[in-house]
Amino acid sequence: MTSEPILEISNLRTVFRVRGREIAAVNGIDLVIRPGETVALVGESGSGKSVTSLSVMRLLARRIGVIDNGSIRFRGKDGKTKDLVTLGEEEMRQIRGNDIGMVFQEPMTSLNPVYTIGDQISESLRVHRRLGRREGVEAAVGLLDKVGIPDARRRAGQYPHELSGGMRQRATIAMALACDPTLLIADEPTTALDVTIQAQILDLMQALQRERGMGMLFVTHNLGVVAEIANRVAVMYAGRIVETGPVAEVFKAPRHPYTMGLLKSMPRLGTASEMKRTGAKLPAIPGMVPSLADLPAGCAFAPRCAFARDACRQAMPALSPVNDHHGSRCIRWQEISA
Ligand SMILES: Nc1ncnc2c1ncn2[C@@H]1O[C@H](COP(=O)(O)OP(=O)(O)OP(=O)(O)O)[C@@H](O)[C@H]1O
Ligand code: NI
Repeated sequence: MTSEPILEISNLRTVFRVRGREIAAVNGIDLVIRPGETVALVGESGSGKSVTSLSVMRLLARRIGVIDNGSIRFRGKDGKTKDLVTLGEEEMRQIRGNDIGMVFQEPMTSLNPVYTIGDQISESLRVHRRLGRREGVEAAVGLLDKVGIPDARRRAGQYPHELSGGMRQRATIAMALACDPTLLIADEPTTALDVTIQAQILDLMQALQRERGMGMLFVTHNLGVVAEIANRVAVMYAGRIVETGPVAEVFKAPRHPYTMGLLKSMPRLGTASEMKRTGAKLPAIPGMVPSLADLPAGCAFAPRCAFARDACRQAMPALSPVNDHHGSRCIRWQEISA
């Protein structure tokens, strides 16, 4: 792909001040998303996935969380590229919901319980696209229909609590897409839904993304979801990207012991019932995720890593190029094969 990136994160560092101490939840990450491309961020809980997406949207809790280094170059609908790190809050408000759509795990974080679904979508269209009231409502009904909500006109007149979880998530997707964003950020959008609904929502997001050529940053801890939806994957551990590359390649031939461990602990299709029958457990990665306030010297994964050598405990390995589009932060990547 040669098209210019929609999003280009360089050396991003986001810190939290907790009880007078500074911890880096995101510690120097690089990430590029091009039009029509889905990049998945994966990693165990606390690895910095959500902080990365919140940094892009500049929705970090004021004063506690701050971006303290790097740049986030974003190309909006006007074709201009801006650094979101230094953008003023007013301009940022224009970008959120207009140039960047957002979908979160819990639809109620994006929906307001006291307004009807239709009013909320049309409100966003009126603010960002200057549509009149009637046009806004018509467009909202069209969008609800588009995201597969049956009887869209009647649903538009309902309040969020009158919809099921899956329907509510469809409504937030409609809202996120209302202004035709160039980038969609989805943070665990299907995690709260049951498996059948989850598959439907993923299909929907994929279809809409293809149709509109948006870039998508998809945060999940579910590697099955990554395989389903993403072109490229970035594996995070303790605030850093430890491996990145095309999904098919990384899943087939991981070059970082952490990625390998994640893949081994992943339930595969059909194995769940088999495991139930045999009583077998998934192999989890031994050891615990380190506390960010107390990271070991060198590679943060070394204490849990079967491949670790003394050198790993001395300096943080750089991202080695496995090839042009695949990188691993492991000094022994050449010896690693799943
Ligand atoms: N509001 C906050 N105050 C202090 N520290 C925070 C705050 N939010 C996040 N952190 C720190 O940032 C780290 C990364 O959090 P983040 O939410 O990005 O993890 P995640 O990868 O999204 O995990 P999960 O899979 O559980 O959603 C946390 O482990 C925590 O140390
Ligand atoms: Ni998260």
